Amino acid sequence: MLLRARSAALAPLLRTLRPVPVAAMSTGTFVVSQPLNYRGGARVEPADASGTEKAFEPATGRVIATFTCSGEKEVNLAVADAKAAFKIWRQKSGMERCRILLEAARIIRERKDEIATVETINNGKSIFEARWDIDTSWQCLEYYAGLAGSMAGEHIQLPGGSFGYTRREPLGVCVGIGAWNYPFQIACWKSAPALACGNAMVFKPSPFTPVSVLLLAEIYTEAGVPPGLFNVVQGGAATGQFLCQHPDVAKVSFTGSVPTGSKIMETAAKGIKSVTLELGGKSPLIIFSDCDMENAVKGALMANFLTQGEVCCNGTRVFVQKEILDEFTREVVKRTEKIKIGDPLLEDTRMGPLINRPHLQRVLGFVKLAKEQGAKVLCGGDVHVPEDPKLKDGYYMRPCVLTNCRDDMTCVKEEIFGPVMSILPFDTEAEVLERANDTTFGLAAGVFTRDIQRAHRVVAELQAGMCFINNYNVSPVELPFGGYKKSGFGRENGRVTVEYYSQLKTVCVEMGDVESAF
Ligand SMILES: NC(=O)C1=CN([C@@H]2O[C@H](COP(=O)(O)OP(=O)(O)OC[C@H]3O[C@@H](n4cnc5c(N)ncnc54)[C@H](O)[C@@H]3O)[C@@H](O)[C@H]2O)C=CC1
Repeated sequence: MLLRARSAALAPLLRTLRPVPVAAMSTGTFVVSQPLNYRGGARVEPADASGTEKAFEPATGRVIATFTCSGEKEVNLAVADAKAAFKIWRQKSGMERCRILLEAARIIRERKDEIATVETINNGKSIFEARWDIDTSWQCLEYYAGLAGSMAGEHIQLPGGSFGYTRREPLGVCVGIGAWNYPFQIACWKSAPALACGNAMVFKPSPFTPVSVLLLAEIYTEAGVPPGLFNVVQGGAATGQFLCQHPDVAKVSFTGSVPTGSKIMETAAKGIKSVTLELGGKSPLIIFSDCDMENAVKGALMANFLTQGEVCCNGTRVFVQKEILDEFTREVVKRTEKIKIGDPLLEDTRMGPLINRPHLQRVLGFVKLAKEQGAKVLCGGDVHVPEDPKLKDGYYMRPCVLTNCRDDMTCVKEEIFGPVMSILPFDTEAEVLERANDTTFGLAAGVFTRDIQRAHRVVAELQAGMCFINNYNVSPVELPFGGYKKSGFGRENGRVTVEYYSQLKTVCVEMGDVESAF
């Protein structure tokens, strides 16, 4: 109640001070009336269409926006604008880019509540969590602003006074394609390193969550980037394909599912474009009997139930050493049952609705199949109907803990992308490592133990790009994030990502005469 009152009070203020496309900022009232494409420093209606889409408010099932998907002509205009802005931006020094990115980070921080509210309305995650997402968003801009000024090449001495040097140069126009689970954060994690390195970006959000990235585009403009440096095109697969095959696009950074990632890689291969793929996962979380039980239980909930379980790096295969299986399971179930589900804009809600009805049905289908295959539902796994009548058409389910699971069950093998935890008992370290790695995915993994040698020995053997010891699903922007195996390649965040948004030019300088073979 508290936050709803606050949000409602905030809305008129926002309408007068900011160009925010909201009629109101509380559950059940928000509508988007302004265009959702952004080109040349302003919102625009697309020049052509490849169909229309509706965006929903998952909390109520209401349509909040009907928008046009961009056709090839609009994609061409967005890329052309980005190309023109790139010519200006690439000439700026690292420190000049740094100042603009810092200003954008400052504005995001200042508008955190408003952006988090929009994110919650369109995605369904709790406002409590959405604020964390916005924090890692501005932190990402700050981090790459800090690196922008120190990007440099090398000087290499050669015989006879000759020398060589390298220049770290931008790639050009980069495309960002996002998933629906972290709409604003994904846009920041892609655009901040891209812009810091001197590139331009055309971003396509998921058609399920088209709204919040417009706030980022407006913030970049307000902070001082050249018009066209960060453009937004809306649409689904067709629009994404137009972007990926565009000859003036140098790179595609994609977050989404494995099948789409594979298609994007194929298209990019035809144009010899570099790609970063942040794909799905089915990550293991290993709980040894010598763990700190309280932290392990908290870690398991963090690993499974953030954003209604719709998190790529979730540790959904929870391997628990047999000695503590009963105690751990009891505690996990007790706390899972206490998770407050409901209106995601309420301050004390910790689980909102899933993204849409087909996805809710899909997740419930996984639970049904798990039962048929012999798993036991210890709690949740069914539809939740909130008491508030305005939420009756929302996509809520109760978080689910499954036991009696085996490694060959569908719920243990496939990414569910919902609030469903599978508990799997194990005996020995060697056994659990074998089972943990027995997957085509390799995004993340976690281990809880008080034995420090074991912790490091185990993570050294885990086939995953992001490993956690005695915690799970924390995402400091200083640390590289990305997958092994079918979970993708390339990294986001951390210093290394500069390598994925820039290229090296080598310059060889002759100080003597040409020694010719002819
Ligand atoms: N590794 C990571 O960092 C993350 C991975 N994910 C993964 O994303 C998936 C869920 O997200 P979804 O949006 O359902 O994935 P999706 O693969 O269906 O769509 C992702 C994006 O790709 C676009 N797209 C679809 N077909 C395309 C094509 N042929 N060419 C170009 N673009 C195309 C979509 O419109 C959307 O913007 C899960 O598998 C999840 O694990 C989600 C978040 C983070």
